[in-house]
Amino acid sequence: MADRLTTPALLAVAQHAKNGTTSLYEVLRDLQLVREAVSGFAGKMLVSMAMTPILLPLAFLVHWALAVIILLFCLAMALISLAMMGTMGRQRRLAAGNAAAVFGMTVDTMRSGEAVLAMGMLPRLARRWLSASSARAEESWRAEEAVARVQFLHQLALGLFRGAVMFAVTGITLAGGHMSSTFGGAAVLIMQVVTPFATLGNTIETWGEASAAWARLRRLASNVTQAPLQGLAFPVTQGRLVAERLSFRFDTRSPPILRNIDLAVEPRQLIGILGGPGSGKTTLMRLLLGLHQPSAGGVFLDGHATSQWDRRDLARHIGYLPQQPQLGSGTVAEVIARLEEPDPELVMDAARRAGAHDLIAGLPLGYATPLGQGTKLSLGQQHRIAIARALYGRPKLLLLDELGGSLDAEGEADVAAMLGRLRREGGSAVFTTHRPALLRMADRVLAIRNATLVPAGSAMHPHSDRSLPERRLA
Ligand SMILES: Nc1ncnc2c1ncn2[C@@H]1O[C@H](COP(=O)(O)OP(=O)(O)OP(=O)(O)O)[C@@H](O)[C@H]1O
Repeated sequence: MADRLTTPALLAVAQHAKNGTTSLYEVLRDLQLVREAVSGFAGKMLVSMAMTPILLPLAFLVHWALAVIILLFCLAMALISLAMMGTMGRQRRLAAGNAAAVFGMTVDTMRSGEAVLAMGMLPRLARRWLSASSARAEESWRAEEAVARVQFLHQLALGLFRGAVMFAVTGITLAGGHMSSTFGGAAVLIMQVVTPFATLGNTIETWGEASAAWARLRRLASNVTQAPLQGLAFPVTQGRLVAERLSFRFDTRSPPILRNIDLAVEPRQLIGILGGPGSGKTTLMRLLLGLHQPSAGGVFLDGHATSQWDRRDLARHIGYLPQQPQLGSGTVAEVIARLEEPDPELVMDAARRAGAHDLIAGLPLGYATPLGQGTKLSLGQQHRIAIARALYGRPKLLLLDELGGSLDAEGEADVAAMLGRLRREGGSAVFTTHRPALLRMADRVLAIRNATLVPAGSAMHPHSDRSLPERRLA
């Protein structure tokens, strides 16, 4: 189950990450809930409950009085356990509500902290805060008391049950009934019958949460338009990338994001892509990269569909700069080497080409500086390291989303030099950017308009993209 769910769920998170609609934390928690329900306590209780029809007749065989005691206690324990589930649920909801209210108040206070101090509102605010939290505290206290009462009842009933079984066994023996080792063993075994009923509420709750988590994961996994991670490795001779009648929509009910896109990227060609917010630039990049399965048409690198390609192998040929280059954790060298064992020469080569070497040399431990552990990099620094990661191993083709997004003039010049060098060495690139200086490097500039790819500044929108030099248009 974990195998079947984990990969599609993580793929879905990666796919939706840009929109922030699905958080990895929630997905991992859902996976954990399902795993715990199946392999943990709740799973065991389900199996134990399934044993009841076998154990009860056994009890009848031993003595009818034992069977009656068991039946009565199973019923009583199930009722107490359900009551416990109710009171504990109420107490948890109250506690969560309190935490949210106090947290919300804190956040609001922090937001207007300056005004609170400047206008002498602090003592009043503190009074309001205290009275709100003490009113809530009283309610919480009552809920906790209710929980404690039911818990006590639960323990008492369990104790009574054990006592009653022992009492019955002894009584039956003294009354001259048959007492043997089998009989004693059966009595102990029978005590187990009541356990799943004593934890019924807990089991129901766990399974309820797990089945909701399962449904969420299934929904998420069915939403994946992402290509599989494992595929075939094809030879790359020229590095010619072609998109043919490429269309894409996220689901069948929504309109297409891209329609009938035709694009050929020859070696030594740089192609700039423009488009307004939400026009589909990132989606196009992801399609070219084979991360999304096209709804129609296809993307081919030297004649082979990128969506069928083995991801690790394809990554040797295509370097990718995502729009938000979150670098994750690992040393700078590991991050540039895409979390593989870093080859120092290749790492430094990529960093130099990306114009990131000097900034890395200035970090406390240079290339060994751990990222994501207190080392705070500026957006521009992250951008340069992410470009170095894309350049690692000198791939033939670069797909660069929002190139130069957070760079200063010097960084922009470095990136322009990198593009020039790539072209001279026979490589090619497709990039989206809002930087005129980088667009001027492009051999062709195209724009996404109404889900189609048209030459930038074409007749459809004669007033747009005026900053582009004439010779680049169309
Ligand atoms: N996972 C997704 N599910 C559904 N719709 C999505 C998803 N990702 C993007 N979209 C939608 O697809 C459209 C194109 O998004 P995309 O990110 O490709 O645009 P963009 O041109 O890169 O935008 P920007 O320049 O603002 O980053 C947007 O309307 C966006 O809301």
